[in-house]
Amino acid sequence: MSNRHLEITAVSSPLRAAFAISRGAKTEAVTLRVRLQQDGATGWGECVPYARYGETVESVTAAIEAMRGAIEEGLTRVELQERMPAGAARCALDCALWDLEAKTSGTPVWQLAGLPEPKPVETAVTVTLDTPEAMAEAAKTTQGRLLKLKLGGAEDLKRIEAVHLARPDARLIVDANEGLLPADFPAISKAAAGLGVVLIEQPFPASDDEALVRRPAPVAICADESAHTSSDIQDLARRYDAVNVKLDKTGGLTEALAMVHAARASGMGVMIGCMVAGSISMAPAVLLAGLCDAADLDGPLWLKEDVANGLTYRDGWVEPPTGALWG
Ligand SMILES: CC(C)C[C@H](N)C(=O)N[C@H](CCOc1cc(O)cc2c1C(=O)N[C@@H]2C)C(=O)O
Ligand SMILES: [Mg+2]
Repeated sequence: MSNRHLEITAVSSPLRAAFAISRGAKTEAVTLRVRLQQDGATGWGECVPYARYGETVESVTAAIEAMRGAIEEGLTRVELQERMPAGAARCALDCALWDLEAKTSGTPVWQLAGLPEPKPVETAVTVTLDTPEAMAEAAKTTQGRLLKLKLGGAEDLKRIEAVHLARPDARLIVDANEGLLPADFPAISKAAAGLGVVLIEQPFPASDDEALVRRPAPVAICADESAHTSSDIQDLARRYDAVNVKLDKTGGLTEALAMVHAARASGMGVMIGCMVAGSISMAPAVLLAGLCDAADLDGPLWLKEDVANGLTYRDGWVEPPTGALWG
């Protein structure tokens, strides 16, 4: 018998500025927060329901709610992996269970998970999809030296050229969110390295992965919408050079760790990424960044207001979470 108690809260956080990608724009971050209480300790987890993967706030809430009985009776994190599919709902519960275990045992998550001791992490900072001129202007005031440009249609090469001209000091990740025009790809991939691009993320729809064949190229190609869990890695390794691991896709830190190790074993690069969300979502990912080649964890920078004890960002670097936040 356990004395665990589960609370689920939907949180809407206004953004500092509209965030646009190839699929559309948004002005608020909608997340689900899970709080687990047991023996005077509290564990937190958070997730982002994502329509691209068939998730809504209602469906993810219902999936978490369906686990209430098992969770409150003491379901373990390992059992959770067998009882729930990957995705946002499991992410919130898995992360809350890690945090709760850290709080009840007095051992930080990074040690429980066998991760390297946390250090500040350089993160990409996103320049939202806009005209080439507007993206160049935004890039001038974007912190850090690793910028992530959203692409999505005609003028993509001009967008990259304009931002490179505005910020020649910055390394660029370009993320098309499946929206790159196939006709534009040869020119972009040819010019990319000379324009400061270090990674091209999910150029085409996941359903068109067959068209990609992994081959040596000056700029690596990274799967995002095509990459969910460790079971995808074998196929992806034949087509992509790297994967963007996000806890909302893997269904939490437990499977994210497995996915990072699987990608490494297949010789792939790994970026740890995020959805539009605050510091509770970022914290486990910041810890995992110690095993990754790159991090794209700028979610809290987009929120008008973050949680208490939120992560500290400075010049494109994020400090590890304190125990008061998570882990
Ligand atoms: C917080 C940054 C803006 C996020 C990160 N750098 C990033 O680029 N992540 C995206 C995922 C974009 O997230 C989206 C897109 C969308 O159309 C709708 C949503 C979200 C999201 O987080 N919440 C809503 C559902 C990436 O790597 O592709
Ligand atoms: Mg992406």
